Amino acid sequence: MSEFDEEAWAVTDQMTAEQATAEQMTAGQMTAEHMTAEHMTAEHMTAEQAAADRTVVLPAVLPPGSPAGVAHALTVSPRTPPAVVPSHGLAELRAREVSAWFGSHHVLDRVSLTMPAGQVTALIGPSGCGKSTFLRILNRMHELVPSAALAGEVLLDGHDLYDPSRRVTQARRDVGMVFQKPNPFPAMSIRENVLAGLRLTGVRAGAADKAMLVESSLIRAGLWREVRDRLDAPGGGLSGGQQQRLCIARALAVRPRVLLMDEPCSALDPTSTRVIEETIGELASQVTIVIVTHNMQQAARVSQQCAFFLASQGLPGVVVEHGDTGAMFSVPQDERTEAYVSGRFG
Ligand SMILES: Nc1ncnc2c1ncn2[C@@H]1O[C@H](COP(=O)(O)OP(=O)(O)OP(=O)(O)O)[C@@H](O)[C@H]1O
Repeated sequence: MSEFDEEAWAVTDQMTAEQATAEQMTAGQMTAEHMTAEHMTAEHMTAEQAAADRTVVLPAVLPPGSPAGVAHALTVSPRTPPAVVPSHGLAELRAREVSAWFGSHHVLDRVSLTMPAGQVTALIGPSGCGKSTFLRILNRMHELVPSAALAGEVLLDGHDLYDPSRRVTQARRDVGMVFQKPNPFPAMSIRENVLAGLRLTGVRAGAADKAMLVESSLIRAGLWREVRDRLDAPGGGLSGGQQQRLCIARALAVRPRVLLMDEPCSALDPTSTRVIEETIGELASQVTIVIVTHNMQQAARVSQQCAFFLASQGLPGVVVEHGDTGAMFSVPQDERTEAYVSGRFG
């Protein structure tokens, strides 16, 4: 790709021409050029990209008034791929004084939030207050937008995710993402979809390891029993809810330490939503989860921690209140939280 193929990196929630092309392709033909930015999360950085060893520098100058210490450089160095995907323990994710801009538009202001290891943290708040932007900062997707800038720190178990010596591929592998709209590779088989992240990151695994990984990832995503007899059927043939669980399995296959979910049920029917919520509940003890949701009942059902984001008119989004979900819903400390969780606005 030329200079990281900014076309392919462009952040969009829509199907791109590249993805449409990808639908026609087999797993063996799939390359980075045929993936959307959403496919390009940690597990989808290609070996070719890793070999390219290039540096992309985000806007060197931040908008006036922004805190110091940004302009992160992405350096991807060639490296011999690991033979197996290393397994990690549970990790705490901590944002410190995170601010974000799109050009001169200041969208988040000094957000500090701890997302505890092995718990589900729900990000709630009205449309446009910066929840998705914050989520994308947590796995270094924000910086894929050409006009984007950010300040502050994101620490994964105390280690700076934006440390220039840290490979962005590793950061995105450690912190996986599941998007609003299920985005499996439709023409790839279910098995190939689960393994897509491995193959595209150049991780080698033998047939037995792969079979085990496919099974364990699908079990963890709550899909195994439904697809065990048709692993070679196309991913695009599954229902919407099954496709979303396939995407969860794909994200889990690279053993992320944190799983980010951006309104993962908003395109699903109530039954599929319930199944995904059960899956989230089962995963919570295995991987730290951060979920954006507009559904207050869902936030209350699936999360142990909750953060309420709000952007007052013309001002960037801030966290008004955060803490134990039960407490925030039953005895919110801020009247704006109370109004929001009780459905009086938003
Ligand atoms: N790629 C982008 N380029 C420019 N501005 C953007 C971009 N993405 C988001 N924004 C702006 O940043 C602000 C925060 O958007 P964001 O999507 O993070 O909010 P949100 O709380 O997740 O909203 P929603 O709940 O509707 O998804 C909005 O004003 C939005 O218009």
